[in-house]
Amino acid sequence: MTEVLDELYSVIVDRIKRKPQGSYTAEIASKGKGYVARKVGEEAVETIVASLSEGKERFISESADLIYHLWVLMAIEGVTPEELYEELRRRMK
Ligand SMILES: N=c1c2ncn([C@@H]3O[C@H](COP(=O)(O)OP(=O)(O)OP(=O)(O)O)[C@@H](O)[C@H]3O)c2ncn1[C@@H]1O[C@H](COP(=O)(O)O)[C@@H](O)[C@H]1O
Repeated sequence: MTEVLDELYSVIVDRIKRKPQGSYTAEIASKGKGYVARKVGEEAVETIVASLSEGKERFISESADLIYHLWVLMAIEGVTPEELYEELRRRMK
């Protein structure tokens, strides 16, 4: 699981840095932190709606959208997945 998340983060950081044509990541990152933060909020709402009324497949799809957008926001913040894992490990009982 962390392997996929780490790989996704690397791709995101690369896209933000290189800004290749056609990259959705580069496009939203260029709109600024506020825009990406709002996308995280939108995807969170869509995940909630999927959970409450749209079934498992939609819930999985919206959860993936949410995590992807959160990862883009983390990259903009300069927070690495390892820092997030560390915080989660710290909370483990
Ligand atoms: N995991 C994702 C991913 N999940 C969702 N999305 C995009 O997020 C968008 C979903 O948001 P919306 O439903 O709001 O769609 P939208 O109307 O197009 O978005 P807005 O115009 O409102 O910004 C879609 O355009 C999806 O394509 C993703 N785009 C990219 N990735 C990953 O990021 C990598 C780099 O992608 P590029 O930056 O496009 O090269 C890819 O290889 C993937 O691994």
